[in-house]
Amino acid sequence: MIIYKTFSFDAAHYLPHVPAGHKCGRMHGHTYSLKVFITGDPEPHSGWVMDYTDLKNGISPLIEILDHKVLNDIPGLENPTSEQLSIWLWNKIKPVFPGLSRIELNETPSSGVIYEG
Ligand SMILES: Nc1nc2c(c(=O)[nH]1)N=C([C@H](O)[C@H](O)COP(=O)(O)OP(=O)(O)OP(=O)(O)O)CN2
Ligand SMILES: [Zn+2]
Repeated sequence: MIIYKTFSFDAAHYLPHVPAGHKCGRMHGHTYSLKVFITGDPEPHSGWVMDYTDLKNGISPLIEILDHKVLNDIPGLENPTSEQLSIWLWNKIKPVFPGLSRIELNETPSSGVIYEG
């Protein structure tokens, strides 16, 4: 079974490696949406894979690192494409939640990445 929780954060970025004149080379912002998926079996007594609240409490410190920040300033996010940000998130989340099986990160309502490690 797969459970998930959705998070949101606002952040600014620019993409330093795009061709000259590309709109994403200029500083701009997004309201990112992050969905974190955990795979496991429901425990017989609790009936849940894990408590959504524990998932929220574990992920929230990461959201704090990103929220209302310039992503390029954060170590490891010097080239903050959605792809690189999803890898960065995966590497932070997986040690805390080994059941992590998927990340969905939306940069805009129509653009996003799915990462499964
Ligand atoms: N593969 C990727 N392509 C692009 C990324 C990325 O991270 N990975 N990022 C960008 C820019 O950050 C840009 O801000 C987002 O681009 P886009 O989806 O084109 O945004 P728009 O709001 O202009 O698109 P709409 O179609 O109007 O929603 C670019 N490419
Ligand atoms: Zn962007």
